[in-house]
Amino acid sequence: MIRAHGLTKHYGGRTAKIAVDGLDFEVRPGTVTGFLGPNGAGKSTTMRMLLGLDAPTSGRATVGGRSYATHRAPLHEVGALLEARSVHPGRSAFHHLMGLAHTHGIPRSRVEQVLGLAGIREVAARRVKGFSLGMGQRLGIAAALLGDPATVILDEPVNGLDPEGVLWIRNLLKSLAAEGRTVLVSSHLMSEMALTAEHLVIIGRGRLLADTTVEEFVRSSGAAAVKVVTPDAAALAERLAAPGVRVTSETPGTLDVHGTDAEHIGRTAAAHGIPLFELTPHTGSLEQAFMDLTRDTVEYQATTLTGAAA
Ligand SMILES: Nc1ncnc2c1ncn2[C@@H]1O[C@H](COP(=O)(O)OP(=O)(O)OP(=O)(O)O)[C@@H](O)[C@H]1O
Repeated sequence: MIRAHGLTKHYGGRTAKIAVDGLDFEVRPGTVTGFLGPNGAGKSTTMRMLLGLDAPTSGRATVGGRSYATHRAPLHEVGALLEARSVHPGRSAFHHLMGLAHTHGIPRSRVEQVLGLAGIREVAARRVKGFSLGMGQRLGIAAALLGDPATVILDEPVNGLDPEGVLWIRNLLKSLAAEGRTVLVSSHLMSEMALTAEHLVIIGRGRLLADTTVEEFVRSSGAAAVKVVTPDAAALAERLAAPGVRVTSETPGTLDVHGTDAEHIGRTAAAHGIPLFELTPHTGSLEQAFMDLTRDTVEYQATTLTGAAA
């Protein structure tokens, strides 16, 4: 279990910055929790505080009921992969892992096991400086799993991985959660998160925006809609008008209805003798729901070429 209580981080200096602003959340064992937010939202800073690498300005973070620094054998409690590579480039993957293993009395057999688990056994003797981004990620994940930890915290683990690697991470995270571990993973790849995570913690400008299941988040986001094809589009739109219902139309004779379900639309159409040629519910995508939620908190926004010229 991971807990953040009023977790806050200010960076000082002349351009004082509130990176994390009073975060309260829990990450429970047994499911993969996705940690999402736009660039600069404070995800890495939060993860660094969970791992005792940054001190909170105020508030508290605990993993397994204690702050990271008070764990006597942290590799057994928490396995972490952060974005920055912290491996000596001249060392081989094997020696890097053996070095870590020695600090916790972990046997060589476990090092060999995690090399296999991460799919880098063949390159274990090679120096890390020759590693591709994907191989580096795999080594980082091998290191995170070395101590067979109850909690796993991974910052952008699919970065640099090829499709086979992405699938591997997806299955790995799910199986770690199924074993009863607490798994917190950040990613910008919404389609991947939708397939991997069951629960979400979403932040924007350092604040909590959502703490919910993926299913509930997508369902309640308004991204879901029902497509309706009818020759009496205007009449049906009028009949459907109600608080919370939004009807849009991009093509004549076709409506996209948000805020109500296919059954209500079908019954309304029948009650008014409006023929329907098609009635198709579409669940929204996590990507759309995420963009709708975080639109106002995005710090780094690109302008289009025409927008920039205007
Ligand atoms: N050492 C630091 N000194 C000053 N400001 C910092 C420092 N580290 C992070 N920040 C700022 O704090 C905010 C949060 O950064 P953080 O890296 O935690 O966000 P993030 O959600 O991980 O972003 P990304 O998705 O781009 O990795 C950003 O505005 C960042 O510029």
